[in-house]
Order: sequence, then C-alpha cells, then structure tokens
Amino acid sequence: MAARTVAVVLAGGVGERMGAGRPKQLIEVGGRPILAHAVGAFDAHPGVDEVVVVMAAGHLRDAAAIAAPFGKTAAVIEGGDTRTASTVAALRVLDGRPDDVRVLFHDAARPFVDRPVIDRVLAALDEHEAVAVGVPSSDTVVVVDGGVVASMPPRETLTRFQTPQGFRLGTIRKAYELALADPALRATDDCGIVHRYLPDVPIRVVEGSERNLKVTQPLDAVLAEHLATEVTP
Ligand SMILES: Nc1ccn([C@@H]2O[C@H](COP(=O)(O)OP(=O)(O)OP(=O)(O)O)[C@@H](O)[C@H]2O)c(=O)n1
Ligand SMILES: C[C@](O)(CO)[C@H](O)COP(=O)(O)O
Repeated sequence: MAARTVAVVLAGGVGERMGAGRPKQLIEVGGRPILAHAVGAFDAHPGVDEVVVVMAAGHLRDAAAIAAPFGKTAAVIEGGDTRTASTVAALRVLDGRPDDVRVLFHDAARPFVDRPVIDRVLAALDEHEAVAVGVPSSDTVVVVDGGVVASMPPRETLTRFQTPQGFRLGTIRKAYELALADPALRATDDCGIVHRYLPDVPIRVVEGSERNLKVTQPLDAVLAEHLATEVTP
C-alpha cells in the first residue's frame, strides 16, 4: 500500500552561521548526529510511514549512513542551493503520489521535535490542508527600516514558526508550481509558499515546543548538547 504520511527531513544546508566546517546536521549532540535525532523522531512516530532525507551536496554518503538504520527511510536525495530548492527536490520524489498524501517538512536542524508536536500536526491535517507549528514570542519584535523602528506589531499577535510544517501533497505541490513560475520567488519556509501563492488556503497553527529549537548559531549547539543529554537516556 502507498505511504499515506511522508516526513521529509530537510538537511540540504551547509551551516554557514554555525561555521563548523561541515553541515551542522552532521555534528553530534548527546552522542548522535543532529540528523539522526531528527530522522529518529519521525521514524519512531506511528503515524509516519516513510522518511525522505534531503542532504547537502557532497555529504550524501554520510547522510545515507546515518539514515540507513531507521526502517522508514525511503530515500536520501541531494538538495538544492536554498531550502526552497531542497523542498522542491523532495516534491519531485513524491511525483505521482495521490493529492491526499500527508507530507511533513522538517528542518534537520531541529533535533528535538517530539511526538506531541508531530501528533498535533497530523491531527490538524485531518481538517486542514496546511499546518504550521508555532510558539509565542517572548521578545518584543519590531520592524526596522534604515536603522529606525518602522512599526511594532503587538506581541500577542506574533508567533515564531518551527517545523514540521504539514500539508496535503496536492496543496503544497500546487503552491510550489505557482511559486516556481514567479521570478521573484523568495521564502524562508514552506508555509510562506502556501500563504503567498494560495492565499485562500488557511494555514492552521498548532502549538510547538521551546525544546524544538533550531540549531543555527554556535550557542545553539551548546544548548542542544545540554538538551540532548537531558532528554536522551
Ligand atoms: N539549501 C538548503 C538550505 C537549508 N536546508 C535545511 O533547512 C533547515 C533550516 O535551514 P538553516 O537553519 O538555515 O540551515 P543552513 O542553511 O544549513 O544554515 P545557514 O543558513 O547558516 O547556512 C536546515 O535543516 C537545513 O539543512 C536545506 O534543506 N537546503
Ligand atoms: C522553517 C523555519 O525553521 C521556521 O522558523 C525557518 O524559517 C528556517 O529558516 P532558515 O533561515 O532556513 O534557518
């Protein structure tokens, strides 16, 4: 039977801000590569049927070795120059699958995604075509233009997006089809593509977790090591 829920672990980045000399998803925290934590979370979830790993060029062998022990790993493919291009590479692997397949896109750089967060995304996908994960902002966030504050959105209206972001395959496929025809395409996540190119599709936001941090800067790696040793037996 064809997979009904596919998790795509996006590991196509090079980790420039981390500056580790290799993609940050290969760095170990709690004795395991960050990528293994992320793949393992989806492999262990009973609602996920398959995992597709999208890896940075030149590191596919490492990614394949990390992902191979997980039984739900279906493919390890090369990503693109941007996160968006890496998502497109994953969508190509899913060509021909039915529109109602559920697909979750997750940053490999978020090793501590947990079962309750994935549960909430999958449950929301029963009723919505697009689902995001968010946490409230504890900082005041402002728009700065030319070095001065241009506007101050009320903090209670602001949510920091995390991943996984979940979609019906037909919806995200359509959104990307439109996006790829736009020479001005720029996006930092997949919900942004749906929001911009399919504005009539509501994006349901479910509760994320402060532990589901994105390892981006060197300080995040220190925090991740702490969390990994706290949460991994
Ligand atoms: N071309 C890219 C760029 C990013 N990603 C993935 O998208 C997630 C979020 O991206 P980010 O934290 O920006 O990772 P990097 O691109 O590696 O970081 P940097 O921007 O510092 O180089 C990461 O899991 C990253 O591997 C991807 O699959 N393909
Ligand atoms: C998708 C994301 O993690 C949501 O917060 C974020 O937009 C990724 O951004 P990055 O610049 O690729 O790290």
